[in-house]
Amino acid sequence: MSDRSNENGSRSRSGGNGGGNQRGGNQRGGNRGGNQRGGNPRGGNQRGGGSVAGGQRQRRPRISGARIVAYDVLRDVVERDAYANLALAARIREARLDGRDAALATELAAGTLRALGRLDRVIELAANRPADEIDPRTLNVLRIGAHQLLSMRTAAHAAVHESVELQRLVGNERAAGFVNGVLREIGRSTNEEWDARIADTAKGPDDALAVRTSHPAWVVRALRDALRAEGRDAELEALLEADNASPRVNLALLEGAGITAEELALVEPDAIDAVGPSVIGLELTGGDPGRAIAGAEERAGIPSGLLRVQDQGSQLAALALVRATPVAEGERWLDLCAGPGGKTAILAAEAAVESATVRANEVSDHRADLVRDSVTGVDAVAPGVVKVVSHDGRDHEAFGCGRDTHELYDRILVDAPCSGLGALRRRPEARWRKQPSDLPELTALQSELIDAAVAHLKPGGVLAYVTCSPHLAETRVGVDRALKRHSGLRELDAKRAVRAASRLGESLELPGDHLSAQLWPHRHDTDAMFVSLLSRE
Ligand SMILES: C[S@@+](CC[C@H](N)C(=O)[O-])C[C@H]1O[C@@H](n2cnc3c(N)ncnc32)[C@H](O)[C@@H]1O
Repeated sequence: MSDRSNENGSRSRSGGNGGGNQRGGNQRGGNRGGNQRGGNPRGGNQRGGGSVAGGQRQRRPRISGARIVAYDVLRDVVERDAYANLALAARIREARLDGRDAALATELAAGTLRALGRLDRVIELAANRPADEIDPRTLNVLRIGAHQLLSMRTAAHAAVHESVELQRLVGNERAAGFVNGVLREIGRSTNEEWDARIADTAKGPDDALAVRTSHPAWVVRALRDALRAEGRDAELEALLEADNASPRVNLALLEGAGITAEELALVEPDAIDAVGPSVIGLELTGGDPGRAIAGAEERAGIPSGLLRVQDQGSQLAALALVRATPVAEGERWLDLCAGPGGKTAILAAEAAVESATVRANEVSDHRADLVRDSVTGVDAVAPGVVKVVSHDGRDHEAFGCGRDTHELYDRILVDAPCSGLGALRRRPEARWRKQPSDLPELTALQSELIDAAVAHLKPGGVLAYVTCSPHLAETRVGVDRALKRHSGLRELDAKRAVRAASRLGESLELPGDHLSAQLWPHRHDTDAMFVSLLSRE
């Protein structure tokens, strides 16, 4: 079936950026904002050539622009550590794809990246060789082709034909037969049959589940542990499946908009639904979010910047801090890790009606600018409510303290840097970049940020410790350790506060004995946000 001797060549038939000039390709797109820290998802090696979309080639490919963009994005992410969403936006712009092709490119690239673990195992079984023995460019072509065969409704002959064409364009032309053979082999079995073969060849049940649902095995174990802490480990498969579905775009309608979420849904019945757990949350029914927001602002007379894209779990986390205890006039609030400012915007809008003020701190200057952008809408309707600064959250300056002054706050949000295991459905490549070895450094930083916040919390004040990770080391263990370190600290009922911020009220399902609240994609259709509320006696 396969032609192994053709596999490792890296020349391009065209001599252009299909592979000839390995470093001279157009690198503009994917490297903008590329995350240079992490390892490559699934460890692709670095031999691949430059951009297809931006390079020169000798003949026009007989393949769609969407597939070329998907291939370029895959390479940007796998080989250059780019963020998929940034690479996609840049490549789509560069290739000038229309809306339909942009949606196809997004599904091809994001879907392939999300499913990488399972696709690679299927390719290994079909090719009868380890994925790391396949030329990286050919492997990426196979991944995109296999994703179309297994998860999209692409006709098998079209998926195989276009993949062979793509291989001719981007890789070793002599491996086109190999691509053809492997993809035909993949297309001969159903998904269920492939899952059975995955199970038969797995190292054990956890490996089978991890590969079938395309998660690293350590992530599967961490998610199971977190569900077990609520007595809900039976929900593991539902959670892993939810991680593999692209979420609908959610919106937050901030205080000051002059209209409720339910009323706005009546004004925009074709574009917006008032569904989801957050009392200020909405869901877009489809289409371009920017256009939907602009249309809603105009028709409902909403001041610009008060209707924003935001996951409803994040909305609940920010609102829980405000709903934890009654707000007194003139309160001072602090958002310690504010970038890019989604929760700051909610806090600032709430502060404006509560006669409170917000100081928003973010360690990165660039992300502090994003916080400034995110609060322009609130600032326009309530000038001076929010101030943005940039310091390390462990330093006194973050809290506005001088050499002889010590500032205290009524409410502090520590939305801590974390592994992000709760937002895997949003970032298709993220699960392959995280390592268990990332955790000790993160949990140490989380503890230090909590300690700094506790030192600047007024007696009777409330600290919300929030992560977009359900990993117990970053959630319950971190909170329990903080309670041990600070004898004057006690935990408040975060479940009650989250329910108070939810349109579902008491029926918002938050099982388990802990006072903290854990949200889940499969159960609440939110990111897996963790919220603990702490108060100083
Ligand atoms: C989970 S994100 C916050 C998300 C934000 N609250 C929002 O809703 O848009 C964590 C943020 O903490 C910032 N950060 C990391 N280390 C920090 C530190 N030592 N002090 C302050 N902020 C830090 C990161 O740059 C990142 O922007």
